[in-house]
Amino acid sequence: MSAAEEQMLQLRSKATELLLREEWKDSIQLYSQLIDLCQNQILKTQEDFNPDPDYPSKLHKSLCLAFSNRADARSRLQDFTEALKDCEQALQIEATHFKTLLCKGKILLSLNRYSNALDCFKEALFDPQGNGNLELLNGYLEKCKKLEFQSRTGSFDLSDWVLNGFRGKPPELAEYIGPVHVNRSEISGRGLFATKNIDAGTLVLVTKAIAIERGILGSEDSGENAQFVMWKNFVYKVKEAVTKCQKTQLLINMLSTGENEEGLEVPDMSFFRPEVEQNSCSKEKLDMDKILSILDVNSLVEEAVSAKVLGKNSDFYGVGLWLLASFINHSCNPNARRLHVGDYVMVHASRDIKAGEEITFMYFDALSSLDRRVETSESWGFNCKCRRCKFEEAVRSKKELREIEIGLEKWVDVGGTVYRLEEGMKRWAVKGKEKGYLRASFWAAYSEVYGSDRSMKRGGRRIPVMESVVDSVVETVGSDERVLKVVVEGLKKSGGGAGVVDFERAMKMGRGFYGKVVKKQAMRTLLELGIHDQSY
Ligand SMILES: C[S@@+](CC[C@H](N)C(=O)[O-])C[C@H]1O[C@@H](n2cnc3c(N)ncnc32)[C@H](O)[C@@H]1O
Repeated sequence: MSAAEEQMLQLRSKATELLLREEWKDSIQLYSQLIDLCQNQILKTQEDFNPDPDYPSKLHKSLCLAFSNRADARSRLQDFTEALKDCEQALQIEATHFKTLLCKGKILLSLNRYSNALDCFKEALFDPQGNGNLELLNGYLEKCKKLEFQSRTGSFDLSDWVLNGFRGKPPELAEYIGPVHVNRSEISGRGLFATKNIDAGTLVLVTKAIAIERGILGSEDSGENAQFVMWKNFVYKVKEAVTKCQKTQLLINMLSTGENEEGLEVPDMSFFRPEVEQNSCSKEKLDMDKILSILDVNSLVEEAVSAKVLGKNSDFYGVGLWLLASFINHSCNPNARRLHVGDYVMVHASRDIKAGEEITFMYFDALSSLDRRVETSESWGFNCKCRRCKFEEAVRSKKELREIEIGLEKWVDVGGTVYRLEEGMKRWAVKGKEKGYLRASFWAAYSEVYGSDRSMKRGGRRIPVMESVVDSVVETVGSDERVLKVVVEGLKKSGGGAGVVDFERAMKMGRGFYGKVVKKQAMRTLLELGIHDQSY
């Protein structure tokens, strides 16, 4: 055996050992040395004589396996771009190399390129090793078909998971882009717009986080510290993602830093489609300062009900960056909601949306007073320019409204305050949608009144029926779990027999809240559980 052959043998066995021990970085280093050595030897065999006639083919086999194993190690470190390059090199040597096709298929699945992954797994069936791994391959083939269907049709079913109280592993999801595009927004900079009419409950998009960090915050001091550490980890993950993928870098660079939004480029929707490869680099430098500003403006906190259950703790905190969702502007009169499922965010229409209309959701709680919302939007670094805020800014000059606000701060005679607000709205000629804006701002008071038998007995006749207030509030903020709770409480008090209309109202709200991903029968069961369960 020549010295080179000996060296290759040693490198191969050491690299394999490191791979088995899951020491990815070190194994990549050794496989890189092995690849260089193999390639040199292949060149040499073309010039030098070797008594073994099979030597060149053995070298090619070794090279193929080294590329394949390095691809595996690189994919474990989420370095998908380089891992895919390794797969291509291995497949050039052996077009149906089972291990490589399996690795490539898994990478393409992680990149949400479902039909490409499907082709890989199908190809792997042709390798003799594929026959011995039929069960494994069929599992991947089924998964690819399901995800490919979801990403093409936007048809998802989370009924079982939601009915099960979000317990267990979140369902596997595909990325999906509905009838939407990014365009200039009247609110600020760019926004996401519907290209077709979208019914309430219909999914608008499903997208996977570029990076996400979760944890439990704990008590005040340690909570602040924990939040700082989580933020640091989150920033590190985003930086890693940017370093490893040119497309991610290009897209993150397009996000707003909160400044000069009007001058920002409107990205083409093809940028967000996983199956479209993007090889161009971004023109602008993405330094750490810019990454930090982008994260300040675009990262979202997982505040959805599923996130709370996932953390099983009220101190649960999750922060992430979702690219396409970052183009959605905030409104206190939104038409969409988001639901966090694993690393994915699912955005659905919470009301009917017309073609051409801007899609908006809440960055923060819109079921609160104007003062509170102004304070929160300022902490986000902007002054909310939505229609509801503009309207409320205009009516807040009314002295009487200020007095009502002050009365509520003291939280005395809440029923009387609600009555004064309703009477005031009549005098100020506040009608239709705008009534809903103010009722949503004072929802805490309405909720208190409808939830208290005493208040209802004392002033119930002077206050509009719960159903009409609920309808106008839902029209303002979309379905909300707190509003739904009041409706369910009402149904519970009547022993669930308040009538078909009330139950159907609750059904509609439930679907607006969860979207069509929870099927009708499951929603019915969920509500019935709520009506009969004392702890709801
Ligand atoms: C996640 S980005 C939304 C997309 C952004 N408009 C763009 O062009 O990239 C958040 C930023 O959009 C702007 N924005 C979002 N909602 C707004 C609103 N209701 N009023 C004013 N500015 C808003 C603020 O500058 C905010 O920092």
